[in-house]
Amino acid sequence: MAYETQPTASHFINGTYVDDIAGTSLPVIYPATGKVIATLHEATPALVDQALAAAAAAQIEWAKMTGRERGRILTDAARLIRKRNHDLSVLETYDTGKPYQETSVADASSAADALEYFGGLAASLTGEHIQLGEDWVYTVREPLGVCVGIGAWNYPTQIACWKAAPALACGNAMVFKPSETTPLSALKVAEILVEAGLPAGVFNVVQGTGPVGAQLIGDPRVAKVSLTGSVPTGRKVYAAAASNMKHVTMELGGKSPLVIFDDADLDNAVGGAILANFYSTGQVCSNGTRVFVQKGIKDAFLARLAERLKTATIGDPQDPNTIIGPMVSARQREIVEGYIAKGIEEGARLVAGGKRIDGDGFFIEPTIFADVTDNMTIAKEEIFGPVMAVLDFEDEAEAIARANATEFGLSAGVFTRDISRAHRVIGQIKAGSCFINSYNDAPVEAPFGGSKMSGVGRENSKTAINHYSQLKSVYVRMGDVEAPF
Ligand SMILES: NC(=O)c1ccc[n+]([C@@H]2O[C@H](COP(=O)([O-])OP(=O)(O)OC[C@H]3O[C@@H](n4cnc5c(N)ncnc54)[C@H](O)[C@@H]3O)[C@@H](O)[C@H]2O)c1
Ligand SMILES: C[N+](C)(C)CCCC=O
Repeated sequence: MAYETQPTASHFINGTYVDDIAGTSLPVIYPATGKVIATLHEATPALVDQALAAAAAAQIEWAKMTGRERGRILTDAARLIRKRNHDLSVLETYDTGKPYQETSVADASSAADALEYFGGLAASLTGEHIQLGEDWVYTVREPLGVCVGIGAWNYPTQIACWKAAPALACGNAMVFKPSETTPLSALKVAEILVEAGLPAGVFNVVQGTGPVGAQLIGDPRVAKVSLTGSVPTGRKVYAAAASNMKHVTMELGGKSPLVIFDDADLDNAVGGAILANFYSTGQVCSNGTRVFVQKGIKDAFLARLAERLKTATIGDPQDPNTIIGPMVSARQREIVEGYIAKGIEEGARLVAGGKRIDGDGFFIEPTIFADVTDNMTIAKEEIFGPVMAVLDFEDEAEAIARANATEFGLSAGVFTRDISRAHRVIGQIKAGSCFINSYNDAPVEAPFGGSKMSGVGRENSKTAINHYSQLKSVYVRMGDVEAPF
């Protein structure tokens, strides 16, 4: 049975749904129709305090359980998520407007992957023994305590679980604040975790805008903050966390390069550029939106791209045949339209799209600009919409230098049949998540995250454990103490 879009209540605290209608109303709008599909309330300061108190109390007992016990609960939750993939995907599509064709394979399933992976790791999180003559040191991997997760609107279920799974596996508790634009799915994650046996208070969801996030970060009970969001928000969150020496993970924006050499398989390269620009209607942090195409294949690349673009069905995102859905909000579409106008004004050549699609939803045509130069606004700033900028280049050295000429460093891709060149180029590009003859693959087994302004720390893989735990080292002296007096 499909989930109702109106949840039982706005927040999930201490194992149960709670609400306080004194909180400002948060309407949830279905991006495909512009209609309100649920109304929630922003958490009041008292509710935020309640969530943090519940998390702080629950964390102590949660951390006392064995890793195997914690892991079993996470993997049971993963199983429930997979079983309910259809209903969760329909809800995710209502929340975000992303086509069901995507949500049914990339959102709840990625969340389940994370719970399964970190559930599997939980039992093997150990310290080490360091022998020093007859003395020795042992280390203990300890949880941090209460962690705060703050999410962006493009991958609500995935973001909640990419943060919760490693945090909980390590014995932490979490208070998660989803984006105010897409608040529905995280509540289902909380409900499912409790159904799988998670003790009340270990994972809590509070709704709200920036000030709710700010209250969470400023609270002394919080040991760590993991944000997925824009660079401007990242600066604020990082600064607030730093003033109290809290641990951080920052998953921020990007303007990633995708470099296509003239020896690349043309159809694979075009496919990579499509994935890197139009998946999730272009609302992906790691998108390769600066597509550098070597001059020799530029015309063939643009021609093949135009042909393939004609086959993309745009429309009702709940229809399993739809490939491109609406933007998440009217505001986001206006931002994208502003960038398209800027591209035209600054002299880029519009080769496809560029217009909004009439109707009640927030649809816009997938847009391609050619003859883009590095100094144009559309080549410098993150657009977060379906707008591809194609730039030409002559040789490898030029491509590398221009690819790196950005404040961001989230992702990069290269398409070539010359495997030595592929490794050489990727080796010189300053970015955290890179792809060779592919784009945007993000399996939970691999670290994900950015360098430069795109972020701090990594999500997923074994390395995430280091971001949700700390080592205590204990020196053990076997003989007498030799003090100076
Ligand atoms: N690197 C990644 O993994 C990744 C993934 C998805 C999205 N993103 C980035 O997210 C951005 C789009 O998402 P968005 O528009 O929701 O981002 P945003 O920065 O506007 O908001 C992100 C979250 O931060 C909260 N927030 C805002 N101000 C805050 C404050 N002062 N203190 C605490 N919390 C605050 C928001 O309520 C929201 O939940 C893009 O820049 C995109 O690249 C990055
Ligand atoms: C899994 N993807 C598609 C790489 C998205 C990661 C989160 C960024 O927006």
